[in-house]
Amino acid sequence: MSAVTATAPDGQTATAEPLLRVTDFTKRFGEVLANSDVSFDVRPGEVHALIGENGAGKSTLLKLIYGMYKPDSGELRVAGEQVAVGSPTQARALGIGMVFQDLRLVPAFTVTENYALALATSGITIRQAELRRRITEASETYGLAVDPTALVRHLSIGERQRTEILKVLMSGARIVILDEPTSVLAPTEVEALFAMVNGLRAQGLGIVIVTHKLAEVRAIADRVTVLRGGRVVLSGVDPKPMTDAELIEAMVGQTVAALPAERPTVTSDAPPALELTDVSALGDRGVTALRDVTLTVNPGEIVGVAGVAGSGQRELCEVAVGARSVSAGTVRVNGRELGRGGPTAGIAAGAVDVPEDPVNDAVVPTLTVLEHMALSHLKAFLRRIGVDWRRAGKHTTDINEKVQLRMAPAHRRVADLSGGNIQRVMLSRALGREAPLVVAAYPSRGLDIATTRRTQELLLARRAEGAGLLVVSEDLDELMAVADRIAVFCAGRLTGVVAAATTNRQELGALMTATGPATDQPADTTPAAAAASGTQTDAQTGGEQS
Ligand SMILES: Nc1ncnc2c1ncn2[C@@H]1O[C@H](COP(=O)(O)OP(=O)(O)OP(=O)(O)O)[C@@H](O)[C@H]1O
Repeated sequence: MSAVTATAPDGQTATAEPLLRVTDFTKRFGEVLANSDVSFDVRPGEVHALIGENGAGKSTLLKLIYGMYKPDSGELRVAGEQVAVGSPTQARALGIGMVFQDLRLVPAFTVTENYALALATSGITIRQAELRRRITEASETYGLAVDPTALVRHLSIGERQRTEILKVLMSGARIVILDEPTSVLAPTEVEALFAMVNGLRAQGLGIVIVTHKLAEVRAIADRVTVLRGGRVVLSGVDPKPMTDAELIEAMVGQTVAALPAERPTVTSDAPPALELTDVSALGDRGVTALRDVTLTVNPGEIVGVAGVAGSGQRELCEVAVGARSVSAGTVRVNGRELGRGGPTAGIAAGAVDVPEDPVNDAVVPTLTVLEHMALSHLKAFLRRIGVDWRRAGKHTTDINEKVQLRMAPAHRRVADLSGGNIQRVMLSRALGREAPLVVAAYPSRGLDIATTRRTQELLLARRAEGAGLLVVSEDLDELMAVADRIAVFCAGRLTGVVAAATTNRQELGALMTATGPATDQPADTTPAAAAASGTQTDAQTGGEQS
């Protein structure tokens, strides 16, 4: 191999003998050519981004590298040596570590127990006390706050991801593969992750990162490879001089139109789609996760929800659809109080949702796309003895045609689909119906750029039809683009409700980190504070559209 050299970002000269080099990987699943002659390499001290539409073949390539699939043809070299990676255990032994999109931790175990389990699968046994000490030490070295004694089921998604990354680092990885690591993180957590990735790069590790966000590619990647339809269309180029339009065109094969700027006012006699009055609720750990929240979503309105991860967004969404009971206050959907009726009351009142964590909260592992679609609307398809699958099938086809999110075929098991394709099922199910209330947690999570745009169009279309939508997103630009108002949460309190058209990142950031006073009235919603900052409280707008 030629001894080309490259300059690492820290100014050191790194030899370009790649840590990892893939040559002409081809992998077919039945009819689908998931990877076709894919070549890809990772040098020491670089971050190489892998981008492409949903289904482009990114995960397949990563799984081939990590030994989860065997290539039909092609070659893999690690530090110049040709290797056949037959399993993830072998990959780890070769210094390849992978952090999956759907984090592989056992919720019922503590962090230390999970690490012990991972080590045991590699044939290593370490006493728990010693392991705890090592986790604490590594957590300090890498600047990743991980509590070794915490039960994983008590951790937020962001905390779980951090736990996984540290686990991979502790197993001695030299090549770290991050499969859409930012899709679950709040902006501040993304910054923290990137700071850590920069640290790893400076230590000479090779990082592969899959993302759908072009700003992230530009912020973190030294090189980018674009896959389309299983083929490499751009190979290891510097993303910095490229425009978004150029990268999008490479990924999609065409340009993607911007969202229409106009938001016509929708008039409706219907009751508020969602009315939360003085709502408090406990989180999974039994502590108050939502405190005295009063918020209205009107028909024909999109209310965005912003906040640092774990600020009560999950509980807010669950309370709004009846999936979590309140400890105080009332929840009304489309004028009907949910009381203690649970999710059944939410559905009956007209609420549909896109859950925060579809894999854990909504996917039944053995069921197909069709069965998931039918489940959400089961009453409509029930016959005397069983389900009318023909009607359910027609309903699924109709929704597919209406929403045009290119859902996977109806017979596919949802659990086998990629994250982006599972999200399409969740979105089609929620946005394909004429429900008066849509509660969508991170609707564009895991979606490619064209599908994200289509999803945003669908949210606006439901708004135009008179639905009220509560949309949680960690992407402030997305919230400012689609929402009428943005409700900001900090530590379970509503710290302000602002008009999306006139707010900015600074104002939202300040509200996201505002420490609310220990009173029922959130600080930033007092009339004086609102007047000073141009912030409108929900009370001030009277739930009216701004
Ligand atoms: N185990 C499998 N069985 C059958 N088909 C598969 C399997 N894994 C992937 N595919 C198909 O291979 C193609 C590439 O999928 P892959 O998951 O690699 O795409 P991706 O770029 O990672 O997508 P996403 O952005 O949605 O994660 C898709 O058409 C997918 O449906």
